[in-house]
Amino acid sequence: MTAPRAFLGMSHSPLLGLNPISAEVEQSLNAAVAQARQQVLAFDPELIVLVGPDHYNGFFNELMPPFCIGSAATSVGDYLTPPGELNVATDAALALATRLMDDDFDIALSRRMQVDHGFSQALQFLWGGLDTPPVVPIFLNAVAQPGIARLRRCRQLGQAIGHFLDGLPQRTLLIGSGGLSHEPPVPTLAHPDPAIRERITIKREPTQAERAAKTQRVMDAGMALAAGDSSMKPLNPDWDKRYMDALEHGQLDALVQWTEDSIEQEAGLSAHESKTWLVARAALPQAPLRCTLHHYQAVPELIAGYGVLFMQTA
Ligand SMILES: O=C(O)CCc1cccc(O)c1O
Ligand SMILES: [Fe+2]
Repeated sequence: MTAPRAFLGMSHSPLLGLNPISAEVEQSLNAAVAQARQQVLAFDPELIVLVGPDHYNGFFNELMPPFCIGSAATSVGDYLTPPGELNVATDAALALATRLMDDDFDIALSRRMQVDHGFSQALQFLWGGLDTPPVVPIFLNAVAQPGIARLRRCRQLGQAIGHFLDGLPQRTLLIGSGGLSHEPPVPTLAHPDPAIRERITIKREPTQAERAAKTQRVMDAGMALAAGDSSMKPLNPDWDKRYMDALEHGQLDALVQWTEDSIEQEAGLSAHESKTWLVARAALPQAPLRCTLHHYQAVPELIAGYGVLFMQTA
């Protein structure tokens, strides 16, 4: 008899609280987050596996693993998120890394991982900050091709994590943070400006001024998207619906057949963040599961196809 297990998929947007949105949109979003919080607290996890992306705050092109487990982790505190140490379950993180290596799933390990809002916003929304139950943070590269893990591999990682968890007594919550469709202004190495290419290549802490300028640039992009600026990739609620439905109904065989190109073309470059949900979801059985929260709204001001999905073993 394995311990109960739960999955929470939740988009993030660091523009929440920065860019203005209508009262109705804000209420509906806050209500969904409040429901997620209530259901997570009721589940009362003894261990959290948090799969999140990074936006050139912790991982850079000089060394970009497809996945990385952190045995210790610090939040940089970008946008409105809290800085500081995550409550990392070091022993569980190392045991997971050991098991994955033993099972032929070679995985990177960071003894001092730096994370950004891709991890901290979920913890902040659910627990009010970084004072949380013990967490195993797993980074997923969602910005730097060709090193972004393919859908198939993300599912395999989730399954391998699931096998590891089968041997643990802890009630475990798996969180995927990010997605769904969206394309915020995250630079790539195709950028014409060598200074920008350098900034996303070499690991260096940004100055306050650089951080402020980036925040402003991303805020402006959100307002441009909301205004229908044709240089911005639109959100794709239909893609988001298909993605969420596939996870909810355990249709992972079909989901991993989607082409990598179609993710970027239909849902935007940062839609690869949605793979955090797939890793987390694949650590649960395909069925039977109870889904008690399925919320979606597209919020262009926040550059977010904003979804929340919560399920647990029956
Ligand atoms: O800081 C960045 O580079 C990107 C910020 C950002 C904006 C909207 C949605 C996101 O998921 C996101 O991460
Ligand atoms: Fe993101």
